[in-house]
Amino acid sequence: MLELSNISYPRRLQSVSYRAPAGRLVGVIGANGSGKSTLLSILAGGLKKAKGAALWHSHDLFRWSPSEQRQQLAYLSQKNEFHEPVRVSDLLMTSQVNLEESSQTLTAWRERSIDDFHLQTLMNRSITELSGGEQRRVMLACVNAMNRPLILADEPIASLDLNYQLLVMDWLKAMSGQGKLVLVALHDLALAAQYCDELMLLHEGQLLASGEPNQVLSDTNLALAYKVSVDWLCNRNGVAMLARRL
Ligand SMILES: Nc1ncnc2c1ncn2[C@@H]1O[C@H](COP(=O)(O)OP(=O)(O)OP(=O)(O)O)[C@@H](O)[C@H]1O
Repeated sequence: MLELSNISYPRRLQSVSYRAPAGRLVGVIGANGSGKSTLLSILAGGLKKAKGAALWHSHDLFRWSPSEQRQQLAYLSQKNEFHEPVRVSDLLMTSQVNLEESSQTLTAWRERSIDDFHLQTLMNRSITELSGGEQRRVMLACVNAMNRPLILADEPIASLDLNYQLLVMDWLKAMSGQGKLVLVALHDLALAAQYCDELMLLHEGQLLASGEPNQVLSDTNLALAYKVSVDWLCNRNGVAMLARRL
């Protein structure tokens, strides 16, 4: 169980409270600048001026040592920032540093990640020479190779083609199905509606609405948060939306 109480950050996030049990896929949605990355970064320990309380299975996230954090949490930041020409295979190894697992287990997790994200042909390439979407797949494979119970993914599909967007959403769903709690920031509201168990809708740094997608994605909330009106198209293959600006 993740329990957030009055999470705030000066001028960026105001008093966000939320509870989510393990085994859920929670979409964090909202317009540009609404606070999605700020919230995920706070939970990942990246913004130390944050106030409030964040408990993961009753342990205080804000007091975790780096080593405690490593055992619990995998974080995918919004941006790929690579300046050194590191080999993809080395990046995957580095993602597992200080995990308290046997080397056999870690090897199995890396091999599975290479398969899951189709990295076979990229393993000996330098990360700085890959396309934005290829870099993203490598970062996602690193998160997968860590295999932690809490996953924070900030816009994992933003730079991916349609096939890989669906692959990543399927993967996130599978992770929650394995009992992990996944918080994922998304701009694609149709995929959010289709895949997520719950949504947190942020608006101007505040939690405007939360709960099941069909409740959160109401006409009123979408008009306020995104200034759009939406027609939903749903069939057994998925969800699509037609949006127009108000
Ligand atoms: N490094 C920073 N210094 C100061 N303000 C920041 C910084 N990063 C973000 N902000 C501000 O904090 C607010 C929330 O930003 P945040 O990045 O969390 O939004 P977001 O919902 O993730 O947006 P987007 O969809 O554009 O990625 C915005 O008003 C933004 O301008």
